[in-house]
Formats: sequence, C-alpha cells, structure tokens
Amino acid sequence: MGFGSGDGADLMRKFLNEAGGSAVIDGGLATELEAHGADLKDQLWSAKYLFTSPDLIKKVHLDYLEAGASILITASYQGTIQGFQSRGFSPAESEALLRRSVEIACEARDIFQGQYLKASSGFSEGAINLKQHPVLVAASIGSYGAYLADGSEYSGNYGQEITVETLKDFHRRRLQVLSEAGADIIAFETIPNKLEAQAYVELLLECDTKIPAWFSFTSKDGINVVSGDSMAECVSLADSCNKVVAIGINCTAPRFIHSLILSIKKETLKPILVYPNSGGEGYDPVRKDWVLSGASDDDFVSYVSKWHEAGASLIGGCCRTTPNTIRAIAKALCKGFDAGKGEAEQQIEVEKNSVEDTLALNSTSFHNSSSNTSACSRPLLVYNTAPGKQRNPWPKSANIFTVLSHIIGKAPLSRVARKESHRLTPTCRLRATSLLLRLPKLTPSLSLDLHAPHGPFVRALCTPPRIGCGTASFCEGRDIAVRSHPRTGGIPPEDPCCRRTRHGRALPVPAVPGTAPRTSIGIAVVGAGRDAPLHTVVGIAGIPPEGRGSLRHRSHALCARAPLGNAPRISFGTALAAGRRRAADHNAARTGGVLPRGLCSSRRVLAPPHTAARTASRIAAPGAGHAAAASTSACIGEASLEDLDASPPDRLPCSFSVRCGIPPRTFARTGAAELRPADSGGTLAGTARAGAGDRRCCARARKQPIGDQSDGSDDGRKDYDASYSERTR
Ligand SMILES: C[S+](C)CC[C@H](N)C(=O)O
Ligand SMILES: N[C@@H](CCS)C(=O)O
Ligand SMILES: [Zn+2]
Repeated sequence: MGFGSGDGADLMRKFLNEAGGSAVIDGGLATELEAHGADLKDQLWSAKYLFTSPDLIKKVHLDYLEAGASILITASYQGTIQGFQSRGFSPAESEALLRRSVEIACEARDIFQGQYLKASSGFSEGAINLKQHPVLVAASIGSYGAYLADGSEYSGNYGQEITVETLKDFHRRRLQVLSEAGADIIAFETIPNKLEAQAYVELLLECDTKIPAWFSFTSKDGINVVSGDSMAECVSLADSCNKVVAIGINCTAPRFIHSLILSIKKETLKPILVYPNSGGEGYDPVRKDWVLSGASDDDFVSYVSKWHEAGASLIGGCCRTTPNTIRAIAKALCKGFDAGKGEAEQQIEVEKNSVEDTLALNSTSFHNSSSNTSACSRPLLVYNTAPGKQRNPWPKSANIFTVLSHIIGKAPLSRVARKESHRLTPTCRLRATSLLLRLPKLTPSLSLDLHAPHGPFVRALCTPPRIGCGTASFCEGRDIAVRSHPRTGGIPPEDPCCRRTRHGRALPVPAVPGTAPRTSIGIAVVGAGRDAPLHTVVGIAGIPPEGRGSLRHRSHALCARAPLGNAPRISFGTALAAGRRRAADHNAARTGGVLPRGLCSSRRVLAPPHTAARTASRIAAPGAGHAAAASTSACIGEASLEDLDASPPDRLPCSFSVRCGIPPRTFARTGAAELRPADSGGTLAGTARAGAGDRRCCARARKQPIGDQSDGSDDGRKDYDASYSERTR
C-alpha cells in the first residue's frame, strides 16, 4: 500500500493540509436540485439539468459551499456521451455538456470565493481565511449502471457480456473530456463492482490523465461492495494506482460506514473519503424515486466525529442529504462558518454548552474519585464578569489569580507559580475536576503554572502583547476519564477534540475568529481519578491549533497543531498525553511555537508534515527532519507524558515533561523508563523532567540561542543525553 506519488498525491495532501487535515465534501446534488423543484424522473437523471437549467446546478453548488463544503462534485454523474447522444445531441455537443458541468462548478467556486474574500476583507488577513477554505472541483463519473438507469448501479450486476474492455470503451472518452475540463480531480463514484474499478484503473493509466482521481465504492452490507465483490480487493486495486489519491465509500447507509472505514484502512494509506446517503431510503429505479427502506439511520451527523476518528478525512453526503446535512458535518469537523460568529455569540454558545455539560456531569457520580481529586465533590463555581450577568460570585476586583487561588485553596494543588499578574476579566467555571477558563482579548502577559502531584493540573500561558483568547476544558468521570477538549488560540480552531463519553460531552469551545496577528493563550487541564487514573489531554497552541485526538481503550493521545501561515511570531503551547495499558500508544506529546506538528502515537504521526516556507520552526516528528528558519521566532513547547503501565494507580504516575526551545521536540517512550527524542533534529533548550513510578529523572538541557540550531540528529540527541541525569526519589 502506498500514499500515492506525483502531483496528484501532492494535490490531495496539500489540500488536506490547507484544510486542516480534513475536508467536507458536498451533499446530494440531485437531491438538492429536486428540493428546488427539479424533476429527475429521466434517463439522464440530474445530468438533464446541464442543458435545461445549468443555473440551478450552480445555485446548488453555491448552497453547498455556503454550508461549509470544500469539495464540489459536478453534475456529470449520469452525464455520458452515449446518454446525451440518445437525446439528440451530437458527439461534440455531448462533450461540451460534460465540460459545462465542470465550468458550472468552477463558476460557483469563483463566485463563492469572491464573496468570501469580500466578506473577510475587514480582517487584515482575509487572504489567509480564504486559504483556510480551499475548494476542489471533482468531476463526477458515475458507473455504467447509472447510465443504464436500471438499478444495476446498486447491484453491480452487469451480466456476463460486459467485460473490462466494454467498460473501458464506454468510459474512455468521457474520462478524457472531464479530465481536461478544468476540474481538480476525477470522482469515480458509486462504483458497484471490481470489474468497473479495474476498468477505471486501466483507463487512468492508458489515458495518462493529468489530474488525479478518487475511487468511491458502494456497499449494502458494510462488508463488501454491492456486487458482493470483496471490498478489500477493490480498495487494494485502487490503492495500487498512483493516480488514485483517495479511496472510500459513497451512497451507502451511514450505519455501514464505520466498519467500512476500518476495512479500507487496512488496505490503503491514502486519504479515506466517506459520503453516505441519508440511510433509511432505497432507490427504486422503476419509479425513479426514493422509498422508505425500513432501516433508518438516525442522526447521521452524530457519526461524523467517529468516522473522522476512525480515519476518514474527507466527509460529506450523497443522495438524500442536503445543505443542512453538510452544515452539520462541517460543524462537527469544525469547518465552515460557525467559526466566523462574533465573539459575543460564541461566548453564549460556550456558556450554553457549559451548562449542558454541567448537567451531564451532575447526573453522573464522582464519588469514586480519589482524594487526589477531591475537587470532584466541590460545587460548580462560576466566575463571570460579563456585563449583565447576575450570578457572578466574585468581587469586581477579582482577577484570574483570585479565581485560581480560590480553586487552589480547595484543591490539592501543590504549587503555584505566578510570574506576572494583571487584572483580567475571565469567565471561569470550575466543577468537579473540570475547569473552563475563558480569557478575554487583549490579555496581557500572563504565565501561570499550577501543579498537583496527580492533577488537577492547569497551565495557562499567554504571550504579550498580542490578542488572543483560548479555552480548554476537561472533565473527568468516574471510570473512563477522558473527556477532553483541546482548544485555544486567537483564531478559530479547526478541529477541536470533542467527543462523547458515557459521562457526557466534551465542550467544543470556539475561539474568536479573525484575531490575527495574533495569539495565543493556551490552557491545558488535566485531572485524575482513582479508578481512571488520570488522563487527559488538552492541547493547545498559541497560534490556532487544530486539536485532534484519538482514544484507544484507556489511552489517549492528542494531536495539536497549528495551521500554516502563522509565522513568524511568538507563541506558547502546551499539550499533554496520557494513557495506560500500552505505553507505546501514547508516546509523544507536543505543541507549541510555530507550526507544531502535533502529537504522535507510536503507530502513526497524526499530523501531516508542513512545508511552508513561512514556517518559523518545525516541530519534529519521527522522520520529519529538521526545522527551517527559526531566527525570527521564539517558541516554547511543552509536552507531558503519563504512563500508567509503569506505575500503579496509587503512586505517582510516571511522567515526562519537556520544555523545549526551538524547535520544540517530540519525545517518544521506548521502554519502562527510557525516553528518547523521537525526531531527528532540532535543539533542546530548557528543562526536562521525567519520573517513572519510584524514579524521577531530571534533565536540564543546554540552552541554545535562538537561531543557533543543530541541524543533525546526533547533536540533538547529544544535547539531550548529555544533560540527562537520573536520581532515585
Ligand atoms: C444514484 S441513483 C439514485 C441515480 C439514478 C439512477 N441511476 C437512475 O437513473 O435511475
Ligand atoms: N453525485 C451524485 C451522486 C449520486 S450517487 C449526486 O449527488 O447526485
Ligand atoms: Zn448517491
């Protein structure tokens, strides 16, 4: 299996990078045409509108873009040269209609981006906003069965007489025309069998198409493609073709998607796409209409984060999904324009979520929490100085330290380090082991460090003299503990880690949009409980991070990274990773400064590499090489690792934290107490500490001036090793 290579693979990687690691595909084009009154009971289905009402198609594309889609699929799904000719069009006219399908989508993209640019021109970095919403046009190629319009696209049964050659002859010219029409990618959709996948692969190679393709199969059992051919074989076939840059599933009931993602993941490392239909309805090719199938898929959108976590990076909807579906998907992936709400609106949203979450927490019991988390039994505290709020229990003179001191007074926090204090007007909520801090804009310099032997642990950092606000929250339940929400940053986060556990929901906390240039408050909260000894993670970074986490058993690793285009400035970041059972599952944490790369787990680096020239420093990830110019930037990165395998729950968990200079480093755990830098270069400056059960290791690394970086892995390692010392507690 491979990632694919060449320009096509680069296009998809770059696109996904720019989109923050995941992207939203549009929804049912035909469905939305029907919603606007289109009659699709026609042999050409939605392709009929290419010649009857192209403007309606454009409107639907625009609706999907406005809903948050960043990939448009053209109206050529059932548009074929053969089909158009049967309606009296000449071969040249038929080809022109195919080209028109791409032009319409491109025009919609241009209109949308023009509007977007205009709307964001109030911000100094409107262009960056646009970059954060790149749009791809995918030229749809529906199956031979779609052309037949006899239901065989959902059976994959073409009969004995249809061979690979027949299918290649059928699709050849259409593929050539569409691949030269200005689209970014070919979308082979609703592929029902291996035969057709084989034909597509051979055509892509023979025609030497200049744009890449995605392959999207259909399934009606969550195991195989609809024909009964092995999904694994179909995916593996697609994976073998370098022109194919993403593989997945469409027009399949949502309830089958998760298992399909897992089986696709076994066969390919290429990005996985899923855009299911709404479920609950089946298509009747005779009536040319949808009928209730009896098996419904409730709450399609609630699956989205699960699919994303399982490995799908391109998510959207197919038949019977609408712009509302896409809006909800975009929201679940933290894309789209909810991030563009005003601060006041966001604050309300945060508070509303907090209340919901509090209710969820109150309905669960914390009585099992151990003494080291006695904070769990404390009541909800609210600190809110927002105008008009009646329930602020704090005096007007209170600042964040007042609040935190109060917390400290009640919680077994052992250390408070206060470096600078300024009056702030935060909203602060504390309940159980959860703390939610909201720091306002124009936060002055602040560095705060609270520690407890086991947790809660709070770290808040803010750089002067910039603007920013960030929020992070962690709540711990009785058993499995991880409900984390990484978040932060002056700029809207792309991908906060938000998941349901049986104790409730982590809070998605948006940051203030458009607060560029920029900054940076990061907050991380970690708490511990006896039964679920610790864990959580909240990652943050100065510049807009995109959190991403994976939860495996009781392990939790988090990836936090900042997007491109934020150089060169100062920032801080914090991330923690914790886990149990398998030390290897949670071996790295990271964050920080400019362009952090994210945490990595032992199996996979979650964050893709960044290559931007603007990168002021590069966070090292295994094999990632060394940082670029860091001279204009300073950063502090911090990482912590908790390994409960190495220590029983009643003892101090093994932990390791690193404070890095430039570039921040990623460390990996390799053995019971051995820690090694996971990257191959960089300079460690600052301090490192590690403890493992009854041992604690302390290291003070040689400080190096900014810009004076090592460029070889050996030096980096030496810096670390030379300073590493170990003592018995
Ligand atoms: C994806 S199906 C609903 C498209 C319509 C079908 N090929 C037909 O024309 O009957
Ligand atoms: N792109 C097509 C898919 C049909 S399965 C549509 O959205 O109408
Ligand atoms: Zn569909």
